[in-house]
Amino acid sequence: MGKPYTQPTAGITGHSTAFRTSPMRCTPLVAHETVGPDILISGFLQPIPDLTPIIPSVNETSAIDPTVTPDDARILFFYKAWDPYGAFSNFSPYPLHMTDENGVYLTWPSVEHYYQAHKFIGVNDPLARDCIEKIKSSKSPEEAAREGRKIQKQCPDLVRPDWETAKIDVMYKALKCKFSIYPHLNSLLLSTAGSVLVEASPYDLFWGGGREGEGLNYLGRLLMQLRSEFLGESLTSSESSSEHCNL
Ligand SMILES: Nc1c(N[C@@H]2O[C@H](COP(=O)(O)O)[C@@H](O)[C@H]2O)[nH]c(=O)[nH]c1=O
Repeated sequence: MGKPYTQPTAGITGHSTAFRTSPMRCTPLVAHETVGPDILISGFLQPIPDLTPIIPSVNETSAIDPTVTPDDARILFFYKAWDPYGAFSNFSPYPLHMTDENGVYLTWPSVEHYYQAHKFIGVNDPLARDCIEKIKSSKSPEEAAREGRKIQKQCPDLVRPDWETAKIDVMYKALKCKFSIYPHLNSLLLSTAGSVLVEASPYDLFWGGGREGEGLNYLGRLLMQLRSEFLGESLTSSESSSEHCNL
């Protein structure tokens, strides 16, 4: 059994966009100053999309799909690819075969490659296209993450302007593909029904749960959302899995 998990709230604390600077002008979207013991925040805070975790209960799960054996732990933490449930990590090496927005068939070595490259997709600049290729051909998810983060930091003008609002959808598409084309990953995800999934990243307070559950855990939330969708589909569909995704 894991420790009780407090659902993250969509507050200011830990939200990675709160102090984002505008890539073009490098002026802060949000300013903060310390006034005595308080922090005064002014400016426009981007709304956090509503993504309530959908956690089917053990009973619901068995009713929807009797073949699923729900895990008895209430919280399942995952982080490094080699840990138990490490297959849920974006750094686990499962290639994605997907068509892009122009219908071109592409293979990405991992979710992390896809996610990092999509920071620069749609930007009309040959440099952005080079960055995408560089990330796509990175030898490991770690290298892809390093590259993507480095370019984002050093050349913010190359990041697509809608990235902060688009990134959840980008991640959702990649995860949907990953858990659709690998039947054993789909089964693993379904086997956790009834448990809360948390990416145990101590540093990433957007995708991860943080050290004390203070992170927003968007990766865990997306996985739980997908799990519910797959459980629902398993009732209505007899379709076999495909080896690539048209998203
Ligand atoms: N699993 C895992 C990490 N977490 C992943 O990092 C990504 C967020 O990247 P960014 O938006 O650029 O900060 C996202 O895929 C999140 O799940 N980070 C790591 O350095 N090592 C790791 O093993």
